[in-house]
Amino acid sequence: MSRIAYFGPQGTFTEQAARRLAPGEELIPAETIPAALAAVRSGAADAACVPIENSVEGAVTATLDSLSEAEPVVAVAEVLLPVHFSVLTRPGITEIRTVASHPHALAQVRHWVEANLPGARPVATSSTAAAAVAVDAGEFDAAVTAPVAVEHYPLEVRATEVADVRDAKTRFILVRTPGELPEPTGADRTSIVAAATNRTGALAELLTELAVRGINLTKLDARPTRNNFGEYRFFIDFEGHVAEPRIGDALAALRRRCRNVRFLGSHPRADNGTTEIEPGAANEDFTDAIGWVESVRKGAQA
Ligand SMILES: O=C(O)C(=O)Cc1ccccc1
Repeated sequence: MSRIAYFGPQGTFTEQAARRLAPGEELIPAETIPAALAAVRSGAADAACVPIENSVEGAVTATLDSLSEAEPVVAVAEVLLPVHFSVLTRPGITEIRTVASHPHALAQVRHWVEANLPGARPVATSSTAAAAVAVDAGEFDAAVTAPVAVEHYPLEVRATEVADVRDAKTRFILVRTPGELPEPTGADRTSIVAAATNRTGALAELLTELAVRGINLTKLDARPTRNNFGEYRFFIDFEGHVAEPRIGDALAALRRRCRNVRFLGSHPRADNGTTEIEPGAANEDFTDAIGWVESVRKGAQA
């Protein structure tokens, strides 16, 4: 059985994602996202499940930052989960003065809290389930959690299906140390983090390398390198798999152009997206073109 570290404690959305991505495996809760990834890097876990992107709040920056630091790890699978929340309180409590949760959850229930718990002060906790633990311990009055959290903590359900934006989704990834890659499926996602050189047009040039090869971006985030003010790393997701000639060609170009590129994985997409390929940008076009250059070099044709 594999050991899967996940961003816990028990009852987080990430635990649900880990159950979907690694059914039947041993799940090990980690208190923070960096701790879940550190467990993979140290070998304490075979894989880690962490949230990466939310349809309302955008990137999970703790995940991006930890992916770009320390030893390389790669995403090998992903799952999209619908996100709506339950509001849990200690049994019998009447006045709610504090509402605790993960910042992504608080941001997604802001209007509901204003309308239904007027005057309640939002308090950030490390995860939604950590908020339930804190409410149980008497530190705060209400927790905004995953629906499943009530099965783990002795709290009362005050409201369910809470969400300011309907149909919100979060994408979670399963991460391993670099090794064999998942097979290409024709509907894959590749992720990289690149440090562009610090000069005019560097980001535009980097994106142009993808655009001219007809590669569709699915996400772009900038995070500060933390070393020099104004210096950023770009986290870029795009359609396709590194095993494909057109994607390999683009990655080789980025490697030439950037100060640093880290490959963060190629794996099947969970959003049912299809990969649109521009005319002239199909894999056969790339292999054909390379073959033609080879024959020109050999003097076989002009
Ligand atoms: O705190 C959790 O339960 C998580 O798994 C992170 C999270 C928080 C809010 C929405 C989706 C995921």
